[in-house]
Amino acid sequence: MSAAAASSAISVAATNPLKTLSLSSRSLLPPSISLPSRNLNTPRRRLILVACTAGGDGSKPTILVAEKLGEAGVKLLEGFANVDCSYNMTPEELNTKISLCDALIVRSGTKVGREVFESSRGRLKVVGRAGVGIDNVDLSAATEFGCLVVNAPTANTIAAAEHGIALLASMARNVAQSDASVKAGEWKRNKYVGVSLVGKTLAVMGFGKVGTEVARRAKGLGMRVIAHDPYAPADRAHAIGVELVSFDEALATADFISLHMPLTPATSKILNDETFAKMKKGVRIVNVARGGVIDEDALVRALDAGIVAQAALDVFTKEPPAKDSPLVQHERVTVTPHLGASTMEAQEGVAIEIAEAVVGALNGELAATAVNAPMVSAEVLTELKPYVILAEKLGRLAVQLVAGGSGVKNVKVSYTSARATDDLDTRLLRAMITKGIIEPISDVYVNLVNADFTAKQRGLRLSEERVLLDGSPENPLETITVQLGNVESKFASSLSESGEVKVEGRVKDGIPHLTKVGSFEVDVTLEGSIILCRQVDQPGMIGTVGSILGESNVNVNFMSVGRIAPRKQAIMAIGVDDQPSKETLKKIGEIPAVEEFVFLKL
Ligand SMILES: NC(=O)c1ccc[n+]([C@@H]2O[C@H](COP(=O)([O-])OP(=O)(O)OC[C@H]3O[C@@H](n4cnc5c(N)ncnc54)[C@H](O)[C@@H]3O)[C@@H](O)[C@H]2O)c1
Ligand SMILES: O=C(O)[C@H](O)COP(=O)(O)O
Repeated sequence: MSAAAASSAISVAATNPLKTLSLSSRSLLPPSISLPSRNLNTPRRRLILVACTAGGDGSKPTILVAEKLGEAGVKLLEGFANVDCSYNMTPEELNTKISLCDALIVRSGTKVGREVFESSRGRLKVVGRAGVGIDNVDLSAATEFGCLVVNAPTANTIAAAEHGIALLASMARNVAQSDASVKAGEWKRNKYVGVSLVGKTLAVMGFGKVGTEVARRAKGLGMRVIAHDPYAPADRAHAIGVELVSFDEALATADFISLHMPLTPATSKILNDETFAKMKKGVRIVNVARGGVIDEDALVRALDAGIVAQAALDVFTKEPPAKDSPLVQHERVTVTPHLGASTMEAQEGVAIEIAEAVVGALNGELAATAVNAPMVSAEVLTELKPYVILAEKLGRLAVQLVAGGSGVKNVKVSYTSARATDDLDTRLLRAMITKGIIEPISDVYVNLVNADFTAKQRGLRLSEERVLLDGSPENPLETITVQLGNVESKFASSLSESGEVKVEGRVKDGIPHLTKVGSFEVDVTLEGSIILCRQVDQPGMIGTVGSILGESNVNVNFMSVGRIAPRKQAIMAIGVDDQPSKETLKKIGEIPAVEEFVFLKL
């Protein structure tokens, strides 16, 4: 539909609540999961994990370990399987061996691409990543080939935090540079005068597992620690004497910046020319997260311009980086070859964590650290599919509306349905809402297997409520509402009267729609991306916004206006196929009647 042809659609909620039932937030997943079908007389269908029991013919499974794994982990594997530890294989050697293996264990140095799954010809059932990041594993190929991917997300946290602190201190005192100088026969005491850490402000960017441990340690060194993490609970920060601040405040006040956020579309090159320009002159930067969060060329410019005094980097956009990389070769840059997790202790911990996960998965058990999707019975999935998509997209929308507050912690989900409570299992929906909320803000992969575990780990409390409706139980659900409590919003109109970020959706003709934002009723398909605008309700607004988007060749797929009363305030929801440029969004914001707006990716 063209923007000009879009017409205002004011939707009316069609709910008729009879009874409200509260479902308590459930515990971690039970050992076997079932979803009831509509007819209670039909047998319950089991959810089957992608991985299935290996060596079903009585033979031992074979596990290929492609990178150095701690001894304790190898021993654990040997008690269960034939273990082939072949380090430093070429891609061709890996592809050849893999057809004889049921499981593969790697760290970050082995690329597990599509060709590995193709070469395995269906035998490979589990890939274990002995560490956190799974950037080196092609997850969609793994899922397509029915291979479960598991990781070890917690055992190297302390090691990474300690490496961050090691880089911070050695950078401040020029340890690496002066070491090289003495070994080259020099003795330049004046050249390598450092800076002190005590009393300096450290900004921890990303207050998750590693960031929190870095903050604790930096406090012990007498630093003032602030943190930026829009999704972290303020009380967790306060408990260790850390103040959560905005991104700009962190940049403007920090003497040292330490990066601990995941690499996501939102954090990619988050340190760039524009953000370096906002920093205090002489700032020092540490990165033990992922190389891609820094625009490396911009960092070289900022070093040369004297904005950044020094940097200490463990991770790079491309690993290993080019030998002649101007960043690596820069005199004021200290580098290590992705050593964050490389302590004896962490590697033993990671090895045990991954060995247990791989053995469990080969035994057909549910893996709490599974990172790709499990299989669900086709019948149940077919019926729930549009609701599953709706659930994830509502979670994604809600979290993108958050601008701070006391962190994303309390999530309330309401389902309205004419189906009896025991005829609708909401576990898959809840998992998808959790996935929608967590994935845009982390590098954690959430699915039915690990959703409750991941939510609990992150301190996310999700409560569910069922509202029973009159009428025919033909559809499994009428509406899903997601509310995030105790948060501030980028788009004030998305707040309900009681102050929660609130979005509601329903499935129409098999397609998920957004039907309510805060207390405004709208109607827009949840496809592509969405622009939400609050404006003074007046003629011509749809045309004005439509033409700005049209001029920029942005295709509008849906537009809808919800308003309080004619000529007062209205919310316009515009579904767009393409991402509008910054300039286009700026033009929309400059329309005099537009009071606030936000662009959200689905
Ligand atoms: N160098 C190494 O060897 C090594 C070792 C372990 C972890 N890591 C990396 O360190 C990073 C952190 O790991 P973790 O285990 O602490 O992860 P985590 O998920 O526990 O923490 C990440 C935090 O970043 C926050 N965040 C997300 N988007 C943000 C944004 N735009 N701005 C600010 N904060 C944001 C999240 O809310 C979360 O609190 C990851 O990238 C991980 O891959 C590297
Ligand atoms: O993602 C991780 O766990 C760290 O970056 C460590 O990677 P490594 O196991 O290759 O050291």
